[in-house]
Formats: sequence, C-alpha cells, structure tokens
Amino acid sequence: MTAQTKAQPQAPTTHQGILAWVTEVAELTQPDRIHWCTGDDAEWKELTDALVATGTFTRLNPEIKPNSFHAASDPIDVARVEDRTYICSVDEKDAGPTNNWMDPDEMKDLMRGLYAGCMKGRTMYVIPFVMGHLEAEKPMFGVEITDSAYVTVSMRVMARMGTHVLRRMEELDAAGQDVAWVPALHSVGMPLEEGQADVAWPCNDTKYIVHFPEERAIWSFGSGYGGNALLGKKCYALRIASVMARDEGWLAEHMLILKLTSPEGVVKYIAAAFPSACGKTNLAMLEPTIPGWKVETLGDDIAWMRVGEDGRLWAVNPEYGFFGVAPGTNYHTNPNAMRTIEKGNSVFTNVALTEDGDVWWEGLENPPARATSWKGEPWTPESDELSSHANSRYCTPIKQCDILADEYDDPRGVPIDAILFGGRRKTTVPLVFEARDWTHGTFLGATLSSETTAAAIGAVGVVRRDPMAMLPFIGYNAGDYFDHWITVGKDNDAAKLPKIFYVNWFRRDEDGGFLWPGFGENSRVLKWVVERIDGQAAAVETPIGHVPTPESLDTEGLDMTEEELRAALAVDPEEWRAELPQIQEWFEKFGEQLPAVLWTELDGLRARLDA
Ligand SMILES: Nc1nc2c(ncn2[C@@H]2O[C@H](COP(=O)(O)OP(=O)(O)OP(=O)(O)O)[C@@H](O)[C@H]2O)c(=O)[nH]1
Ligand SMILES: O=C([O-])CC(=O)C(=O)O
Ligand SMILES: [Mn+2]
Repeated sequence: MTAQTKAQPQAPTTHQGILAWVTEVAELTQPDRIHWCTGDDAEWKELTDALVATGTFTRLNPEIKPNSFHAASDPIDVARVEDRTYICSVDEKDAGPTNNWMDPDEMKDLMRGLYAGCMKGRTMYVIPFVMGHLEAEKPMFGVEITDSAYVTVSMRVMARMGTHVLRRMEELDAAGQDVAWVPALHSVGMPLEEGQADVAWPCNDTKYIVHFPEERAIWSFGSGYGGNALLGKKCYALRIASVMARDEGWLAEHMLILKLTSPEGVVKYIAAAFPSACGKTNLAMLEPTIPGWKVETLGDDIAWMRVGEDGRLWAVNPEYGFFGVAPGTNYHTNPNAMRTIEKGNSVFTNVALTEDGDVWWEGLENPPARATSWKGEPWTPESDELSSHANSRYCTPIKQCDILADEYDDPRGVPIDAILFGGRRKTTVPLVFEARDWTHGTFLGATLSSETTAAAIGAVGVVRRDPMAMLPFIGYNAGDYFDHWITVGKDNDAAKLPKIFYVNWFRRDEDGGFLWPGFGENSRVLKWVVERIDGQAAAVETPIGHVPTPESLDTEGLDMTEEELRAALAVDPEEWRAELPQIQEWFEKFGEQLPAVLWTELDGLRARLDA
C-alpha cells in the first residue's frame, strides 16, 4: 500500500496523482471527512437535503419549480472579485499590465497559511470533472476540491462531473498516457471549531482567486460565489485555458455560440463576446421577431475554438449548464431561459423568495404582493430597496433548454461564420458595423469598451476597455494575447475564418432610454450579419467600418421611427475622435508587447476620421 492509499483507505480511485494531491490537501486543510463525488442523483439528494438543513438552501415549491432551491449569500460575497484575482506566472512580465501578480512561491506561502486547518469541522468534497466532452480527442480534465456543498451541487449543474469522469482518467492513467488534469483547490475559508454552529453562507473577508499558469493550477480562498468558486468556469475554462490555447494555437474565449437558420434553411454559426452581464445569455437563446428565422443555442458564456483541417474555426462550449443573470430575465426578453428554469433542478442565488415558494426578481412578470428579499428582509413592490441583487443568478442544466442545438453533443463543435464583439455604450458605438478584415477585427476586439456591471465587485457604469470581453479572464500578458489573435489570422486562410462585427444594443437617446429595443429584435442584426457574409446586404463605408444603410436592415414590423434608426446607426466623427487618445493610452500600457499592426490600425482610424 502506498502512503496515499493508507491515508485514505476508502478512496475510490487508483489514480496515484489524484490520491497524492487529495492527501496533501487534506493534511493541510484538516477536514473532518472526505467525500469523493459520484455525481449521481442520490448524492444530489443527500447534499441538497443537507443544504436545506443548514439553512443555505430553501426548497422551492415542487409544483412550481421541482427539485430547485433558493440561496442567499453573505452580502459581501455577491460577485467576482477582480482586485483579488491573481495570475502568478513565474515571470511578472507574463501576467502583463492587466492582471494582478505575485511571485508564485510567495503566494503559495501566503495561501498555505490561509489554508492551514481551514476545512476543520467540514467535509472536503473531491469533484472529478471534465470541461468539454469526455470523448474529446484530448479531454480537459480537472479535479476540484472544495469544502462547500453549495459549490459541489452547482458544479454538478455547470460541468460534466462524477465517477464516469474519474474512471476515464484512471483508464488513461493505467494505459500509461500522461493525461493532464487541472488541480483546482477551493475553500470558503471558515473552519468550524468543536461545537461551533455553521452559518448559511460561510465565507471569509480575505479572498484570493489565484492561478499558476505554468503549473496549470488554481487556488481559490474565501468566496462561495460562482465565478470565484466554481473553478471549472472562469478560472479553468478561461484563465488557465487561455494559456493552454496560446501554447497550443487555439482560442479560449468569453463567447456565446448560437446556430441561426434562415427561412430558406441556410445554417450559420455565430460566436459573440460581450463583457459580463452585457447580453450573451440573452442573445444565445433569442427568439427572432422576424418570421421564419430560427435560433438554437450551443453555449452562453465560453467558447473554445480551434482551426480545423478544413481551415475553418470550430467552436465547442465546454460547460454543461447556464449560470445566468436573473434580473431582466422574463417571458418577453428571454422566454427560453424561463422555460429552462421552469423544468426545475436549478439553484437561484440572491433573488427574492415569494410566499408560495417561488423566486422573483426585478424585471420578471407578476411582482408578488409580498416576498423576502435576497437580504432576508420583508419586501413589497413599494419597497425602496431591490428585491434581488443586480448580479443574482440562476444555475440550470443546459440539457433542459428546449432550443439546445443537437451539435452541442458533437465533440468537434461547429464551424463559426461570424464573431461579434459588443459592449454597453450609451454613446458613440453604432448598433452594428463590420470589420474590414481579421486584423481590423482584432483591433476592434482589442479596443472593445464597455460600462462596468454588477458581475464584478466595484463601481458600476464606468466605461473601461475590456478587450474581447476578456479583461478579467486573460491568463497571461494581454499584449501577447492580441498577438495570438493576429497570428491566428496570419497563419490561416482569411476567406475561411469568421467575419468580425461589432455591436452595441445599449446606445441611449437624449432622454436616457435605449435607442434599440434589443432582445428578440436583435435577430434583425443577425440577419444583416449573415447577409453581409453572403455578400447580399448593403453597407456604407465609414471611418470605423461598414455600417448598415437603414434600408439594408429588415425593419418590417419594427416599432421605431426612421429618425430613431438613423440615430442607432449613426457614426459621429467627433465622438470617435474623442476615443482616439483613450485607445492610445490603452495601447501604451502594453509597450513592446503590443503588436505593431494594432498601432497601424489606430493610425488608419485616425487618418480616416481626419479625411
Ligand atoms: N437593453 C437591453 N438589455 C439587454 C439585452 N440583452 C441582454 N440585456 C440585459 O443585460 C443583462 C445581462 O444579460 P446576460 O445575457 O445575462 O449577460 P451575459 O453576457 O450572459 O453575462 P455573464 O453571465 O455575466 O457573462 C440582463 O439584465 C439582460 O436583461 C438587449 O438586447 N438590450
Ligand atoms: O463568472 C461569473 O460568476 C458569471 C459570469 O459569467 C461573468 O461574470 O462573466
Ligand atoms: Mn461570463
């Protein structure tokens, strides 16, 4: 018997690497018990019952939302913590100017201090998981260790996990294949002393979300919130995967994937990168308002894309569930999300709880006369405070989505025809425009700007550069990341790569209202995009790119005056000239690391604006 199996006689695995790591973590964190997750229904029942018993979960009315639960977090633990998120590369330069950095050894010393005994009085859950398909050519394995049953239950919704994943890892291990897996350690950071009662949402004032890119390892401490704690999602599938993608020549992106079918039956696949809480989930599940068009969903948050042998860019969604923004979601804006969560098997965090055992949030139809707010206080529609946190979320299985495209289950993914970049901008940026080519599209992505949202702790509504909607998720130097994008364009046949577009659903009129109705009406923009790809739709060439002529957009049945439409599409050279110094300053951050062609693109934009 090896030392590892002696320490854990019950461990249900022969995988020596996993055993050794679990033993090491258990010795450091001192949990009362170790639970190896199976991912089966009995385990779900055991854990959700336990979460109800400790008050973390309230079971929802099974007649309204079967097998579903409400949770309210500690009010300090409601979103991603960007200022506590680190890329601990060996060399500081590799983290780049957009990431927090600390020397990896120093960080490990510091965090070992925090982790020492941090699971006392708790169960340590071991979650074998795979991001993407288990049948992928190279399955992207991970093992998350966490002391949170809430995280374990949420991981079962969001990722393929459990015994079948462990068995596959063992098989490959036994066959002598060196199959990589990402160790992902998470603790809420609240040990329980003998006799100490637990709280509904354990967490710690001190938080660290840390990535070791060379080692492909993740250490997270102090938060139970999705993006900080479900480590397969942002930490692995974006930050660590973006490093793998750089090294191996592919792309890990903060993008939705959708399938669009025209009335003639022509299929196109579109990927779109919008910053957090800027409309990916809603676009991914859109119900077109134009007759005969159909949207099916492949993913709402993350796309892994590689150039195939045919020269096209193929995308898969590595996730297994949706972790969607609740406020604003309703039967008009996103009926497909509503139908997905109605089927149950979902967790709702930081929304309001109604008296009949349902959930409610701002923007949902039929406000209840009385409810309990996310803070646990009595709430009525007359209350001054919001019933739900602006970043409250539903966590629901992707397989329950009625419009999930069949190709979701294909490990090869789908060939992308168009990439949209977009953000939240009150001014300046028109509804849609097309990049001149891949390099110009990379420039648009690299200079993407958006107002901050409640998805991260900090000020909301502040315009910042959020390159490719990846600012908080690039696991290395963003200058190198831009270069990687440029290289994908250079090394491949441009004619086969997706065309790049830029959209803005959030432009405002003088009264502060949205100029564009958005949601299902965004299908009109998707139609224009595919007609541009097929060389059918008209556009005017402007200094920033190709903008639709008002006539080229399908406006049949659209409730908008021509003047409003012109305002939504307008390109004001003065507003764009004001962007130039901001872009200049943004680019200067990257010094030598910024690809020279992006400076050339900026010069080109300036020259066209001055012409
Ligand atoms: N005005 C307007 N609001 C929109 C539109 N699409 C989405 N929203 C709102 O934007 C908010 C966030 O949208 P989501 O689709 O959940 O954002 P996301 O990009 O998936 O966000 P993350 O999960 O944080 O990455 C919600 O409150 C939506 O109701 C649109 O076309 N117009
Ligand atoms: O990470 C999260 O918790 C949710 C999310 O998709 C984002 O913030 O972009
Ligand atoms: Mn996201």
